[in-house]
Amino acid sequence: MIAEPFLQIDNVSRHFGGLKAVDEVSFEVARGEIVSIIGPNGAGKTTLFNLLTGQLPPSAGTVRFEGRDIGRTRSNERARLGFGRTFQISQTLTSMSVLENGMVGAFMHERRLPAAAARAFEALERVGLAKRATDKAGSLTLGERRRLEVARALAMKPQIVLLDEVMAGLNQTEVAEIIDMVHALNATGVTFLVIEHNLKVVRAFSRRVLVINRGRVLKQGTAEEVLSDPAVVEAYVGKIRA
Ligand SMILES: Nc1ncnc2c1ncn2[C@@H]1O[C@H](COP(=O)(O)OP(=O)(O)OP(=O)(O)O)[C@@H](O)[C@H]1O
Repeated sequence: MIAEPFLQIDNVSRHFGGLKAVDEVSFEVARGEIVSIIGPNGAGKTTLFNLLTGQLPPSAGTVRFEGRDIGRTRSNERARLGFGRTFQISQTLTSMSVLENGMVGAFMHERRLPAAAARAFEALERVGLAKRATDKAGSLTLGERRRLEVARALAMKPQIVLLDEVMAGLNQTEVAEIIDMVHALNATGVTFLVIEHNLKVVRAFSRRVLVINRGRVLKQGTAEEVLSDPAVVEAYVGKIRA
């Protein structure tokens, strides 16, 4: 029996005027995977996320989710289908409580207040923030805020969560906590697609890594294969060392 296709990206492009921010990108994500995307600044990673979540329409190509072409559906419809995401720039609403932040995600599926609160609380438990539910989100540490953003995505009951540089600015302890959290969530069936600059994290997360450079897929493979490729080192790792 052929495994059910999960997320399939075929020759997807997005142009801004003459700039090919994403240029004929193709790859697949299987259900249950954690796939990392690496690449230099400006390579097109966030634009690719925006194409997957429907924040941007593609200039060309197809995005299929569970066999269905979703390339032209809007972002709220994709959220309903099962796409959750976090953003590179924190979207935490600091004057609201931690629980209320979670409820922003829960309202995607649930209009009744008590049910949305229950769903948000369950998501907070899954990221280890239930004890902080009534605190103002502005009182959280950066690491806790990142976990709250994941909780908000989880409250939408996603099948796949896209993490955009969730480790940026975190200390080693916080990074380790988020690695454990992602592995625990993955064990419960959540698929992850992760933009990540920290190569230790990439190694910890992913069996499969996609390298994007100048809008194109430079290489895909295991972390070992990808990170030992001279072309990848030239395009990416060298720039980090520099
Ligand atoms: N809305 C837009 N209009 C015009 N150009 C854009 C737009 N969004 C992104 N770009 C350009 O597209 C290219 C890819 O940007 P993108 O943010 O996707 O890169 P990235 O790999 O996520 O980079 P970083 O690691 O710095 O976040 C860049 O040259 C960027 O300036």
